[in-house]
Amino acid sequence: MSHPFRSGFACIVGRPNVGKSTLLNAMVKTKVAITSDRPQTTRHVVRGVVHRPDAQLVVVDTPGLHKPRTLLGSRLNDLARATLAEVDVIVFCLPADERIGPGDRFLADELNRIKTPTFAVVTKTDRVRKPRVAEQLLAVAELGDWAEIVPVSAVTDYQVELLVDLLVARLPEGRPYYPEGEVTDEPEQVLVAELIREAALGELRDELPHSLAVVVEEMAPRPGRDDLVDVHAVLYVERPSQKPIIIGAGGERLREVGSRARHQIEALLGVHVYLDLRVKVAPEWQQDPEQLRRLGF
Ligand SMILES: Nc1nc2c(ncn2[C@@H]2O[C@H](COP(=O)(O)OP(=O)(O)OP(=O)(O)O)[C@@H](O)[C@H]2O)c(=O)[nH]1
Repeated sequence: MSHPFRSGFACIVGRPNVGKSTLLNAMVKTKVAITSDRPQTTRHVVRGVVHRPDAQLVVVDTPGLHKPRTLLGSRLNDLARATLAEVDVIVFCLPADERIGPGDRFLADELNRIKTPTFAVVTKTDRVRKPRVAEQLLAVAELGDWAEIVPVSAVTDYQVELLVDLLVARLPEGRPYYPEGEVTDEPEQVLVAELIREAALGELRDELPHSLAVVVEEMAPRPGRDDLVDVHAVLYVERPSQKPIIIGAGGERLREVGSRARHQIEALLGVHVYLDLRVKVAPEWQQDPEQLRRLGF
């Protein structure tokens, strides 16, 4: 008997920095969501598409649900909740290498109130020894009522395929949403902006925590060349005092950011890239609805 084709949506949630984006990339097997070791990197709802002969799973990477401190924070929460109500299955990530804390409990309570079947996924199992994984699985089981509990490592690819199998089993019968070979429906410019933001965050370490937004203003092939794309982007900081930090002495730091980002963008687009970066001040942009709209939040 042949199995019906299944298609549907899964949503990844969890505290910041628990490995959501890395897991998404491992499931889709391509870099579609950016990752970094600092919390709250993800601002856009990035969809990755897992194509299989028997199913298509569209994975949505939500920004972390958390206690809102700014207007931006509360928009992220609304975005996350709306997404959770609409998907077929939820993936709740908890890292194996950290004790369960108040942030996890807050989320577990929220998720247990939502009807969508929810998998508790213990991430980063490669970082700890087996007994610790077992201990975490027990603690997670006590946190709530889960459809499945699955330990994984996105870095060593441990049980990522099993997780996809279990998720697919929860999808309704249906036709694929995306053509084969398409891994994300994020506009290319948004992915490019995210790669620039990732490069900047990696370069700046702890000096500019959350107050950085990137907008790609123009992206087009160089006239007469099919192997070169010009990208013009603006990095928005919140305060004038943050401008020199990001530019660095003699523009050294911005050049480093540009070079890192350019390599990533070239890998994404498969062509040479000329990257022009400028830094502007968007005062208090995290609190201003007008600015948030302009920047696409
Ligand atoms: N060793 C190990 N490290 C991992 C694994 N998954 C993620 N990490 C690391 O954990 C850090 C956070 O991973 P992300 O995927 O950015 O986490 P996130 O939950 O998407 O973070 P936000 O976007 O801030 O919500 C990164 O430094 C990853 O390299 C894993 O399976 N094993």
